[in-house]
Amino acid sequence: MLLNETAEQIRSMEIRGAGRIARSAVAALRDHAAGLDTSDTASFLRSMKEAADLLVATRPTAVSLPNAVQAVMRSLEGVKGVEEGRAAIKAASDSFILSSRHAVEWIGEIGARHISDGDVILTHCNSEAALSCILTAHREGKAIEVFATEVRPRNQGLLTIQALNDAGIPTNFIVDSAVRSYINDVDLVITGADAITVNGAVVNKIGTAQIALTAHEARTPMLVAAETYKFAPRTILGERIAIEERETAEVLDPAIAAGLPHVRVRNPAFDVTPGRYVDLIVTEIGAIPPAMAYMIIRDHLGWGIGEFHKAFEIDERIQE
Ligand SMILES: O=P(O)(O)OC[C@H]1O[C@H](OP(=O)(O)O)[C@H](O)[C@@H]1O
Repeated sequence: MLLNETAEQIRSMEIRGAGRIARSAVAALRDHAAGLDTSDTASFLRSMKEAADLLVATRPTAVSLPNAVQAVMRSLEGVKGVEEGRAAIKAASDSFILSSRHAVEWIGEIGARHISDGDVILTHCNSEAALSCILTAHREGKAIEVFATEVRPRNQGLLTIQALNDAGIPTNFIVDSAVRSYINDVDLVITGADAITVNGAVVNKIGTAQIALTAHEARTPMLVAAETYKFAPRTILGERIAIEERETAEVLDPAIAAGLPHVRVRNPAFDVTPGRYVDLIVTEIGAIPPAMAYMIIRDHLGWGIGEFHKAFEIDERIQE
């Protein structure tokens, strides 16, 4: 697919969900590299960098996007010609897409072990990783029931209930504000994540933090299903995850809003759940407590404090 088309589809949320966004972005980079009409290495590299920047700028919160784009762009380090560059990008993109799909399957396997026969599960938004846990438990023959929220304003809950219905899982569809009313009927909350910080805070669809607090108060365990590429290395340096504020027209009809000059409509797409309200983060390499987020960033993603010093040349500046 054309680069600009993919970028627009991510921006408009035609392509959405942190994992899908990451896979589509690297596929777009691969196709862009394949189609670039140049034999000049410098202009090839420049155009790839522009493409990477365009894709990363489409949505600010899901860290899977810059992590995936960086992983693929890193394959260009040291390439000596355009054909070598195209081949490197293709290999890195294909490998990312494959491992991303495997990760979702592994998360399903591991997450399903935390689901018991007879469990009632509550999920919020539409997460491939969270659904993988639920669908795997169902395939294993566990009799489960699900509460799925509506997810205003974009109603991603409709996608979730479609998938659950297709699988034949008994499902209750509720408005977002009904979570407190049903939490005592729920055994386990499972959501996805768009980003996870070094201190184990989970950035996910708006409403997740309220659900986590409600679950905590009711002593209902909360699981977050997330691939390791949703952990945000730069939060080690104190970089904050930007919370995307989307168009207010998603919340209130502009014609109505125009008649309410004293009303400011707000539309943050995500919120932050502190790690202390999360029991486990299920990744493809195992289920970890949120307090172990730094180990994923350091040992699995390879971003120790030292790497940042190298990457940002902090060492040099310190010596000056
Ligand atoms: O990667 P998977 O697990 O599919 O989704 C992770 C998260 O991405 C989605 O964001 P949006 O709907 O793109 O704003 C939701 O917040 C969901 O929980």
